Amino acid sequence: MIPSAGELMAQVGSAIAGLMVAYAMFQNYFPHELVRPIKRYTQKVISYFYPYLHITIPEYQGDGFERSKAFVAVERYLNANSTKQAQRLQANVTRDSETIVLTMADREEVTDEYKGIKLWWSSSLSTPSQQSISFYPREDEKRRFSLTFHKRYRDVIIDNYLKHVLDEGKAITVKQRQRKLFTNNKSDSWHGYKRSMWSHVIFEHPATFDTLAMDPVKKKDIIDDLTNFSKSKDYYAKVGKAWKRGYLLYGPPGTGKSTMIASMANLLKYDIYDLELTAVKDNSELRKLLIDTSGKSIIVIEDIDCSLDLTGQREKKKEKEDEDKKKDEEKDPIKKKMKEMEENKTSQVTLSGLLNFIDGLWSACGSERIIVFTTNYKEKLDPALIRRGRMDKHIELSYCGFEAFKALAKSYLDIDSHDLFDEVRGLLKETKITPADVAENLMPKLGGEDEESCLMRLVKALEEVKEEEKRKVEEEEKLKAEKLAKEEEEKKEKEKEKEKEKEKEKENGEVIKGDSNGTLENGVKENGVAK
Ligand SMILES: Nc1ncnc2c1ncn2[C@@H]1O[C@H](COP(=O)(O)OP(=O)(O)OP(=O)(O)O)[C@@H](O)[C@H]1O
Ligand SMILES: [Mg+2]
Repeated sequence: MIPSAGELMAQVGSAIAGLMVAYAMFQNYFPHELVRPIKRYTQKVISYFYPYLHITIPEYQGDGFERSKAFVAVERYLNANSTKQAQRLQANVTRDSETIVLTMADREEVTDEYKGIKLWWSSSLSTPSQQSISFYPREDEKRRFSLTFHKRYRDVIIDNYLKHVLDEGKAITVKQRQRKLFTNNKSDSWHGYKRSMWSHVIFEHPATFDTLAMDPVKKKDIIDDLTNFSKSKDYYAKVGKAWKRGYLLYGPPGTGKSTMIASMANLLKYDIYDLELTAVKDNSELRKLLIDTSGKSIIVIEDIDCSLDLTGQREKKKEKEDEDKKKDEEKDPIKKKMKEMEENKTSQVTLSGLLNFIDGLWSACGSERIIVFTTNYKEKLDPALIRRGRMDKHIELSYCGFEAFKALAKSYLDIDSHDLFDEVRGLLKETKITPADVAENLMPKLGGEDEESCLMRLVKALEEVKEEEKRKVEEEEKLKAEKLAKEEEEKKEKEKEKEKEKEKEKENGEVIKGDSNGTLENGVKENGVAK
């Protein structure tokens, strides 16, 4: 409980009581002009003897539109630590988590203890004036928390305890908040309000690093890298680097690139901004989108090799559409106009715009962000885009190896070993199969298949892939041999031609030689000149 009047009075002693009596007497017997200075002086004396300090944390800060982060952190901290003591609670739906948070009701008090120091937290609500009209529900409720503690602990509380409360509160917020998956809207649907640049759904992807099948050493390296990044705020500040990190995930389709992004978000409890570059009009729009992202987030651009060549893609698409619709458009003026508008919308995002997005000056506003690019063809990307510093870590996700298979068998069938494992190991060495295909074969069919049947299906699939690969190799070799034979044939043909030409030249040479020897008749016949 907040120190009661009795408790306080006992400590402050009769000094305050005396002062109060004296103050009352002054009000009655002293001239009015003297009452105010005496009142001020009395308050000073009272505060000198009053042994407690109060710190207030209001719900809204600045212009009153933004909820104070300190207030939210304290709310979460008290909710987790002290609210159980409170007898009256209030349920709030917070904007960031969209979940219910219970907090102390107005004028409720709870105690806390820090390093043996007793502290009192109370909550209060200020009611707005009756006349005020507001469109914002929050304007009607201005809540605040007050912290009370003994003056002698001032330094410990201000330097250590408050930081402890804020850190714990923030950690609880991160843990509890429902994460979001954002996607960028086309600029013509913004409605002039910046919040609608991104729209979101609750991010509920179940993938984790536990279920991600890949080489365990590589996996541990990535987990360590991510964890290290999330804890390196001070380090990044010390070395003068913006607190962000770039990952390039590359590999064939179905090897787990998107799954890894979901695992990253679940590991770090970050939001995901899935940026569709083809919907971004130009570089300045790209910058606006970046500014509108929050910290603790992963910004993803999937299939970056396809996204970059925007104009090329669109032109190709347009060409096809043009062919199909040309006649219609010529006749219909509305369709013609729509086509013109579509052409004007062509994305103008350039490589340099994207480079600026990643590490230009604007990229430093906001912090704790991971940028992930995925591609099926790393070699197609401009080296400037993926150089270290921009894409700090290049991760290859490849075909399924035995270790990855074991991880899949564990999560899909809950087994660590089986007689068929050796056969699978042998087949995996000889074939290229994606984890997506392995997973598909391992999944028990409806009705409850046992692990043996699932593994057998996988073995069969692997054998088929092996056969298919063998057939392909044979076909390729056959084609190669045919090509070689054809080339050999052509070569021989050419040589024959050459031989013939040589013989011809030889014959000609003999004739000319004969001419120079005076055989006039032959020379005239052959050259057809002296007629
Ligand atoms: N390494 C993996 N571990 C666990 N599951 C995987 C893995 N790779 C693929 N899968 C499974 O296969 C499905 C497809 O994988 P995912 O979408 O992550 O592939 P991708 O590499 O992003 O492919 P694309 O290049 O086509 O986008 C996933 O839903 C997942 O269940
Ligand atoms: Mg993908």
